Amino acid sequence: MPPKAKAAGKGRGPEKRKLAEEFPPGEVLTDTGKKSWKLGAPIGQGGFGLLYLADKNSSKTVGAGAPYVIKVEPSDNGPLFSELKFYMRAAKPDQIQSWMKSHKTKYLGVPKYWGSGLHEKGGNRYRFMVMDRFGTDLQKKFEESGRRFPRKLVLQLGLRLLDILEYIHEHEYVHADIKASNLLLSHNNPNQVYLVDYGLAYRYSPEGILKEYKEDPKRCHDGTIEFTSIDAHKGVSPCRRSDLEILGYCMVQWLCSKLPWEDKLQDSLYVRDSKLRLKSNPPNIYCFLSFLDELQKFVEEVKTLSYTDKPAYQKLRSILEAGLKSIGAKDDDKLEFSSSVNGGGPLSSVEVGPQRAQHRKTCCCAVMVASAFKTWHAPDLFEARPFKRSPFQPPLMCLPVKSHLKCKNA
Ligand SMILES: Nc1ncnc2c1ncn2[C@@H]1O[C@H](COP(=O)(O)OP(=O)(O)OP(=O)(O)O)[C@@H](O)[C@H]1O
Repeated sequence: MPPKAKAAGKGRGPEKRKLAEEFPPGEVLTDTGKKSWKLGAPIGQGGFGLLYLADKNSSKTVGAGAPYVIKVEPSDNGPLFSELKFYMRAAKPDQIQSWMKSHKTKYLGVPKYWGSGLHEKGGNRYRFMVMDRFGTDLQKKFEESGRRFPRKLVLQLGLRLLDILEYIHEHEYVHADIKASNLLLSHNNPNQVYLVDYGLAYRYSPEGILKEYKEDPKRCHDGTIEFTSIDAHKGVSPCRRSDLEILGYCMVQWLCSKLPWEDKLQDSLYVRDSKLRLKSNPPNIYCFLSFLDELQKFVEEVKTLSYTDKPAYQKLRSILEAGLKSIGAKDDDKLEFSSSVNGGGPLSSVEVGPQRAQHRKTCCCAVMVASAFKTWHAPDLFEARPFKRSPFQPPLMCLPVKSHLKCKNA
């Protein structure tokens, strides 16, 4: 059973599991296909294992520019085993290559699987897996950017994730743990993002047979608590709609800085109920300023999906593309983290030129979430300003007034 809910960016390894010992640089591992790989320095530690830079075995030492990484865990640990299954079934380089060709995409953000095996050392057995090596993660970028991403970037990340999710869904899997810390930039290309960590990935459709909806109280809240899907909160195995729901929460957080339930993450039932209230309310529950229309449409479209439905990926892409168009941007394949680019954030469309910069410094831009919430919270796009409001008032709009945006009934 996968580990229970955890908060984003935090470690999650239950104490009972063993960590792999650290291997010295130069250790050679041979995979099941008889290919040998050489380890370099360790570059990361997960809850269950270590991650090393690596390259094909040769007389050279493995340097900082190594193109591969190897994940190593004690062989009796479960998470790498289930992650490995995903990679072996769905992430072989030729599978990814042929998908890209048939879908005419320039790249696909699914890491390639290069091999795996068992390695013995000091009387212990370790499982290892070789995959592409990536760079920094988007959680770090999010923190560096003051916990807010420009709107153009968010929409482009959404589009890249739709490509990734469509691919993994068509290969019988759902990811179930999409979040910024699981999104890594390419090591060489700052405009490419990859979804990693398939430790919670679930084969929702083995041999094309869809799993049935079944609640299991023992599995409630699996995933990362703030983003996890309502299905996961109820202990139901994740499905395609779960991934899209999680993506929706991620986009909201990236745009608005925080989710309305983020202050009470230790209370899983509160988080679940908050998400349920959002779901059951009529449109405009997400009262992100009216110009965040595309997110509202995205959320509404995902809400229509039943447990076994195949999402309309192209329709969801069109919604995000329309959002790009509305800010005069297009999907130019450039991931710009600076908010000085066009459509730099969820600012009102009435703001232009120097006004935009001024407001960015001083505005309190209220993002109103969920009519069901008694205390309206304004996630700090610029600075936080929680305030009370009746739960049944109409959607809100931001208008720039003097040095800050004031909220007015639309
Ligand atoms: N292919 C990769 N290239 C470069 N860094 C990576 C790669 N995959 C993971 N990392 C980084 O290595 C660290 C460990 O990742 P790993 O997936 O092993 O564990 P985790 O996701 O932090 O936790 P857990 O093992 O509990 O899932 C993380 O900081 C992650 O961003």
